[in-house]
Amino acid sequence: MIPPTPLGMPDEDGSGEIARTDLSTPAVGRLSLYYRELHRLLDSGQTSTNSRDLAAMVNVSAAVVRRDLSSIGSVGRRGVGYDVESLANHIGAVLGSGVHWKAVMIGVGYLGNALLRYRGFERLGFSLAAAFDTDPAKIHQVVGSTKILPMDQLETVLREVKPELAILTVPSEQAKEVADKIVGLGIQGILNFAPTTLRVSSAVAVINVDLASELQQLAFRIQNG
Ligand SMILES: NC(=O)c1ccc[n+]([C@@H]2O[C@H](COP(=O)([O-])OP(=O)(O)OC[C@H]3O[C@@H](n4cnc5c(N)ncnc54)[C@H](O)[C@@H]3O)[C@@H](O)[C@H]2O)c1
Repeated sequence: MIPPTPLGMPDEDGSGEIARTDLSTPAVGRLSLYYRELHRLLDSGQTSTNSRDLAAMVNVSAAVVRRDLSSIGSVGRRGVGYDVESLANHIGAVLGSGVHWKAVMIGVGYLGNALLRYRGFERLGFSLAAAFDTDPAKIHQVVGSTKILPMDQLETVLREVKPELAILTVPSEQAKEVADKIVGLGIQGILNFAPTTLRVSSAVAVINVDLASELQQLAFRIQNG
């Protein structure tokens, strides 16, 4: 893996500091949204933007955008705003995009299948090196551009490919055992879709994705709106 530029060190072109190891989780989430919107602007040929427009795109206030961006050392120029490309590159460097991350997927059922076909991960620097499943009928199939391998090849492949990340899309009853196994094989971060709380070493980052819980929060907001 190309190591990420260490936070707090000058960025690649020496034009500024990539600051902050202490960004809050919501701030990191917003930076990721700015990054997505900046790339959309780039695709449409727009070269500059400002905090007010960025704010409208991600539904926060312009003050929040300015605070988020200044916390990573990006200050817009009065009357000019931000250069879209350099801001996208700067946020990307802070978030670790531009770094090549290797991921594997464990469990290629309905959800795993849909995720493997999604092309949006590559753009952010994530490649799905391999996928694993226990179902013999799925072994050696290629979904998207990723081959499904049997679980008995997990150890060999992880030791060889050295992925940093794993996407866990197995049934919840299997999640703990699989998580322990992949952590033992050097996985540093797990994106867990199984509806269960994983208890793994604190050195391993775990992000839980739970759409049911998001729906519940949405319903709560409407009910209490
Ligand atoms: N987070 C969310 O929003 C969300 C949404 C839908 C589903 N889910 C969860 O995602 C998981 C997958 O859902 P699905 O609908 O794709 O289920 P699925 O049953 O279609 O797929 C599960 C796959 O995991 C494989 N598997 C089972 N045990 C395994 C093991 N020990 N090692 C490797 N592979 C194994 C199965 O062969 C199957 O292919 C479930 O835990 C489900 O509850 C989460």
